[in-house]
Amino acid sequence: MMLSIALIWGVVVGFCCCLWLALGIRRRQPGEPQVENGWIPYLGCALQFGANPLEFLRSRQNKYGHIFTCKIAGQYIHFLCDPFSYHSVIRQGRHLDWKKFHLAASAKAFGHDSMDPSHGYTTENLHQTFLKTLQGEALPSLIENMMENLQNVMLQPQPAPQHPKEWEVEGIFAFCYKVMFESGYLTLFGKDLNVQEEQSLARQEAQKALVLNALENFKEFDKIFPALVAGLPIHVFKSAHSARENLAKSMMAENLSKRTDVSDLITMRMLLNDTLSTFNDLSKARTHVALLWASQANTLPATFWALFYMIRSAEAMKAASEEVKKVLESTGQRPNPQGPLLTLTREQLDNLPVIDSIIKEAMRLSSASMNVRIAKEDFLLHLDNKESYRIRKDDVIALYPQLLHFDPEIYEDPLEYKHDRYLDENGQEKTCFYRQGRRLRYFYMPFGSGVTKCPGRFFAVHEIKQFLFLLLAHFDMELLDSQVKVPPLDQSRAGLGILQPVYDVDFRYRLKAQ
Ligand code: HEM
Repeated sequence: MMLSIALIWGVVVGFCCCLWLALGIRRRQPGEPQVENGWIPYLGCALQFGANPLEFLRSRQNKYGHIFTCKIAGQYIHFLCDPFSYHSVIRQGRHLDWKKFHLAASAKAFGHDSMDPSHGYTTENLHQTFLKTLQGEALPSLIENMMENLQNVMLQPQPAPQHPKEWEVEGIFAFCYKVMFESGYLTLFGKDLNVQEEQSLARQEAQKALVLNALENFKEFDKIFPALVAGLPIHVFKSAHSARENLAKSMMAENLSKRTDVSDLITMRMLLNDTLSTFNDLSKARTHVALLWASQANTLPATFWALFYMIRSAEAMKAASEEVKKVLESTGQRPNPQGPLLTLTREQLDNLPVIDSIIKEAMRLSSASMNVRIAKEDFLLHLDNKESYRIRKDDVIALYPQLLHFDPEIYEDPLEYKHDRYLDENGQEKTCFYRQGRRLRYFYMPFGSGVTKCPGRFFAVHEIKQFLFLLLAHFDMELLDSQVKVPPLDQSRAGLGILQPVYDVDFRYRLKAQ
């Protein structure tokens, strides 16, 4: 009898444990942030969060305060919403791991072997590679090549002298995508050697076809990127899978070695793949696809928003055109599609405060990145208001800077585009922003934060500046519908960076009369 009661009791306890595990519900322990488990087993709050992350987080912030925990797709995420406490996560190197999440997400999405040295496939310090090849001394040659590529792409086919072209109508996103993808691709991955040697029209066309092919494959793959990050296997998406593999094949060493003007980034990564890793050839090529994605996926929509908002605002167009004119006059250059290419040094690019503010404001309005760290052990997280919270090992801590970018206490009328928002009273870059009378250290974060801050951010801003500068120098442009509404942000990519517009907006452009 005793044995059977114990058996029944054991079965009941076992069943409850299984149910608990299946539902995966967490009980808040003393000292931990408030928890929201959601109602759906495993998914938790994922659907509500996914529908509109900003609204979801704002409502929880109002309910729980500076920090709270949500279960999202099986993972407990602590959202820290107080910008004055951001530094406790950004500077918290000892207890928080920043590599694990990033490297695992990259391997999952791009299909390469793990780049985490602790897994034994490579000893490369990727972070160092990025800093060495995208910043400092590596930057001027990237900028120079980009400037040349942008002009070659934008100004082809060359019109007859003295005959400005007719108006050309196109979607702004389609235009930015085409011009920036091709120019950025050539800048990182170089040009076909034969085009340099022969300069024949046929070779140039073959090169163009190759890049356009890469663009189509990129677009197809990028469409399903959010699903891959959410954990779905790529095999579910047949055409995106083959698009990714086509890109990888085009980036095998045997193909890249036939190219010239390959960037330091790709050259060094090829060398380190060969000397420090045990990756096979396809895995090596897939690491280059990951870099193509990192270099384009945010830049393309950011360029769209910068151009769209600039054309839509008469004051922004006027101020930016004057800035361009001033630089051209002071450097003695005259835009002429048949003449020598325009040049801009790094210093000149750094000294375009109006265009800089135009880009920053566009990114403030369209960025929705999520900064993620994983707890290496149980520890106490100290907030700015002197409160402390217990964090469990393996939990995720996330910052969601869109909360900051749309905070009316930091940015007056946060939904409004103000092209000069980042200019001070002297027309120079504004760096002082306040909340409740206190100066903020973190007020603009489309490039992430701390050690995971985008290593390509300087190049990214420079290339968008070059793009706007060249458009303003060479083209007249206007919206087809001057009253057009701002297209909504595509929320399916929330958390991944700059959001795309849900639909494109048409503009028209033509070469300026000489
Ligand atoms: C407007 C354009 C861009 C935006 C908004 C952007 C934003 C970001 C963000 C938010 C991250 C993740 C940071 C984090 O997790 O905290 C990131 C990572 C990265 N970005 Fe960018 N990025 C842009 C352009 C570029 C360009 C042009 C390149 C290279 C040419 C680049 C290279 C990278 C790389 C390599 C990483 C991964 C860094 C690592 O894991 O250590 N990005 N970027």
